[in-house]
Amino acid sequence: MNKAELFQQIRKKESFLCVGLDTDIQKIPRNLLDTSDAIFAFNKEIIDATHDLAVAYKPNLAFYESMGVNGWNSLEKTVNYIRYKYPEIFIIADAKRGDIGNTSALYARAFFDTMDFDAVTVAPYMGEDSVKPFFTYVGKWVILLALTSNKGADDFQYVEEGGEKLFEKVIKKSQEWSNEDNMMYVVGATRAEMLSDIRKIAPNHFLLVPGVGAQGGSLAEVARYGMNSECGLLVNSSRQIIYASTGDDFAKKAREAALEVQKEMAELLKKYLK
Ligand SMILES: O=c1ccn([C@@H]2O[C@H](COP(=O)(O)O)[C@@H](O)[C@H]2O)c(=O)[nH]1
Repeated sequence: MNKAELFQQIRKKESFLCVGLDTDIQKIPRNLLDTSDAIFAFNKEIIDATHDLAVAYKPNLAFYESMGVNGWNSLEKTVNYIRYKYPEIFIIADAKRGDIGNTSALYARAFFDTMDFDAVTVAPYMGEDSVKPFFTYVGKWVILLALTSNKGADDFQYVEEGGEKLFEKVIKKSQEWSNEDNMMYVVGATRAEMLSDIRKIAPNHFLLVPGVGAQGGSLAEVARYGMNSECGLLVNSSRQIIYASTGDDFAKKAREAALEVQKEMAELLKKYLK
């Protein structure tokens, strides 16, 4: 999916919501545990209940890898289900990969070829040769970790050298490797105060913004400081939506939670998109 197509979906759905599929076997309703693939059964119901309100889904790989081979199967079935049933939806592997070049090339193959993700999150710490292999897949996206939502972001990401913070260096340097047509940045919603500065150095890139909902980030602040003329934002919410209820009504409650976010997003798009 290209940038224009993504923006078209945002306009059509009046939403820039990414639903995080952080599916934890210990948190899903007990009755699903009788099915042959409880993780997939849960995801399928969540997806069916929210697909018209979201423009993206983001399975976080930890939740699947922790289940071994069964988790990988559930993940693959989830991706294939979205592709088949809702092909307009952008699918992000939140995998935070990156290694020496030949290894990164195989990570890229895993997510873009073996599995049909649109995008993968990549840690930029190992530099250019660790990121470049991900750019060789036409129509696929790299989402570089820039300024993360967790407290530990303070440990390294704000370290300054020559008047430049490390996360700013990541954003500037990576623009020598590729451009806004296949590269996004992760910026935590809990760091919304930095979005104006980030927009000065990356005015046109899409940003993947986790941290609203359970982590307490403000959607209104994110839109105020981070939205550009093509929206430029994919705001993720995982736990607040998928675990809105732990009972049999989980899909209905997830829809209600997603609808609340989508309605706010529709207002924000009206306010900031001319
Ligand atoms: O800086 C980051 C990068 C990634 N994440 C991931 O996003 C979701 C957030 O889940 P919530 O339940 O909505 O808090 C989760 O998969 C994180 O690993 C992030 O939170 N911050």
